[in-house]
Amino acid sequence: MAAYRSAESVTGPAAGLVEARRRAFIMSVLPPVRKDRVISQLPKCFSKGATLHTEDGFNAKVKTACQEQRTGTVGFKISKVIVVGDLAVGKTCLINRFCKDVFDKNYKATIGVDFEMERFEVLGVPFSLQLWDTAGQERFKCIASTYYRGAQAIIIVFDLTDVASLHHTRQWLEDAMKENDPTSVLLFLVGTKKDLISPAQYSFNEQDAIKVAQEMKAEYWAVSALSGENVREFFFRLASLTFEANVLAELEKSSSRRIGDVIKISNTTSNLYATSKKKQSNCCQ
Ligand SMILES: Nc1nc2c(ncn2[C@@H]2O[C@H](COP(=O)(O)OP(=O)(O)OP(=O)(O)O)[C@@H](O)[C@H]2O)c(=O)[nH]1
Ligand SMILES: [Mg+2]
Repeated sequence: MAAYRSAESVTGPAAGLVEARRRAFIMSVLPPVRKDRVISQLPKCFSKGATLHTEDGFNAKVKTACQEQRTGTVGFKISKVIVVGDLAVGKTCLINRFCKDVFDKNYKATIGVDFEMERFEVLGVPFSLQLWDTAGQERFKCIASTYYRGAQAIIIVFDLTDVASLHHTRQWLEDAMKENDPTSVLLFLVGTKKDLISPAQYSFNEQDAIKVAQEMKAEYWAVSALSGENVREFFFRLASLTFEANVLAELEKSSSRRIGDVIKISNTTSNLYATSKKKQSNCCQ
């Protein structure tokens, strides 16, 4: 108990001040959250048959933690999202439509990687995403793959008008997963260029896409960067689910830290005794 009290006094007010300064610094460096990036409800999925997250709202524990401002470091972290898929499927256009609200009809291959920062406010808590746009061209793949590590979400993109690009998504996922933790990363399978196919053709292709998404345990979306259809909805959903996962991880970490502290104190006491006894006996040998 004495050890616990002394640890508390070291990490108490002084540490609180350091943390407050650190947070104030981060807030001053990061751009403010735009009014149109505020999320107060969990956005709906694209298709109930192709998502692992079927709940209608945010997790109750997450909502309470946000209300009580118990989200720990979530508001100061930047979550990494990587975007992978064949060349020219529309990865850059998708990101540019959301982040800059622009669309370029001319193809300019991404060389290596590029990234965009997006700031949100979810349930009153600031939340930042770093969107890593990777190159689909084979010759840049080895550069791009060095940026795969540490992703909290992976967006695997294919072109709705090109069946081969859907089949290649399995390989893209496999490569991205080599560098990431399959138990914690969120997956999204996104079909682009929805504006280029007829509703009948789309319905036909969708069945295949949903099958692949289910196999991958990914959430499926169909979007158009040209018209903007579903682009904002998709990124809001991704930001919300990533935020929710972060808060849940933070809550788990803080509760296990509390349990861990108690165990550590009793362990330390008994270990000290055991160690000194052992030393004594060694000494006498
Ligand atoms: N009609 C239509 N064209 C699109 C859409 N999205 C992308 N394109 C076009 O598809 C081509 C490739 O788009 P990019 O976004 O550069 O493709 P990418 O996946 O980033 O390609 P890499 O960087 O080489 O991997 C461009 O000519 C875009 O204008 C879309 O939603 N609709
Ligand atoms: Mg690109």
